[in-house]
Amino acid sequence: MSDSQATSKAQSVETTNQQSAGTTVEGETQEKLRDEWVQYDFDGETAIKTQDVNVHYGDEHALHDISMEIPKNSVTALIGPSGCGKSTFLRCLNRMNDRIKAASVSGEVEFDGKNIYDDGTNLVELRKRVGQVFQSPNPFPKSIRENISYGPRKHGDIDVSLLSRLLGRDDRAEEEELVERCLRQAALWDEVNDRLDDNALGLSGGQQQRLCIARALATDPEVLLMDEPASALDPIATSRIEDLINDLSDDYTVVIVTHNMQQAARISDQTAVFLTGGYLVEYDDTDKIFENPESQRVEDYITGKFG
Ligand SMILES: Nc1ncnc2c1ncn2[C@@H]1O[C@H](COP(=O)(O)OP(=O)(O)OP(=O)(O)O)[C@@H](O)[C@H]1O
Repeated sequence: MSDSQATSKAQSVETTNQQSAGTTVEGETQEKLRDEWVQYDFDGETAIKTQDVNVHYGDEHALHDISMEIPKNSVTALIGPSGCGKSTFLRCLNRMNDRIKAASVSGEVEFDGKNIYDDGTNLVELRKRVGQVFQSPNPFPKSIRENISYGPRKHGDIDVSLLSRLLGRDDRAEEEELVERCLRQAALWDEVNDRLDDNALGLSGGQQQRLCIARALATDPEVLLMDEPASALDPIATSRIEDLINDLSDDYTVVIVTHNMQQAARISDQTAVFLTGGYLVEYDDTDKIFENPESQRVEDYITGKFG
């Protein structure tokens, strides 16, 4: 540990001791320490950069000044106790909070050189490039094939309409290629290639979740946001999803919310720790966060003293 790290750590212990003793902690010191602890230096390119993101739900201030850079083609885990704002932050990254009436967002989220909160952002295009996988598998009640091709068909990237078929210029071959590629990427092809026309709801929970990942890949995203994608799955299905996330990070930027700290430690390259009240408290290489965090509160959280 460097001298400055040791000093920071000692200061944080003092801060926590003061808090537990009930004395007022000088906000400025806390802010300064947090600013240092969330500064994450990494090699390589940035996929998404947030600057002073704040979210309110009505009167509730759910996220405070979140500024972080998410490295490209890697896995970033967001961890923290229930209600600290992890899902809220994830939803900021492709403007899914826009769908929540009570939510208001300020600050900037830079993706591909532009603030996605600028007027005129094409939300359909944004969400194609920054895809999302939800907590519970939610395939469409359609065939496995249609689950993959639905998005590209809807966006007009694939035309399999009756008219184009009659005119002999439909994209059926492209559709077949797309379905196979996405199912292979999601490590599902071998299990379903002989029943692509079966209803997706007949698949197991783990298979359904891999299908949802395949569906998210079909629009050719650069970033995949995952909100506890394995929390509804058994250990074997979870382990397959974790392996898959690992493989995907060669080509995609993955940002994952997880309650499972072992999972974050296993699959992520960097970890951001949010704590109660909607603050980002520390952000660093995953090994550093789990082995030697700067913040005493983060250490307490990771070692199970609260949360
Ligand atoms: N749609 C919503 N409307 C109103 N308040 C909300 C909404 N979604 C979240 N909140 C509030 O925002 C705060 C952060 O919630 P959020 O779901 O982002 O936390 P979280 O860390 O993801 O929690 P969990 O781990 O339990 O999923 C909470 O106090 C929550 O009640």
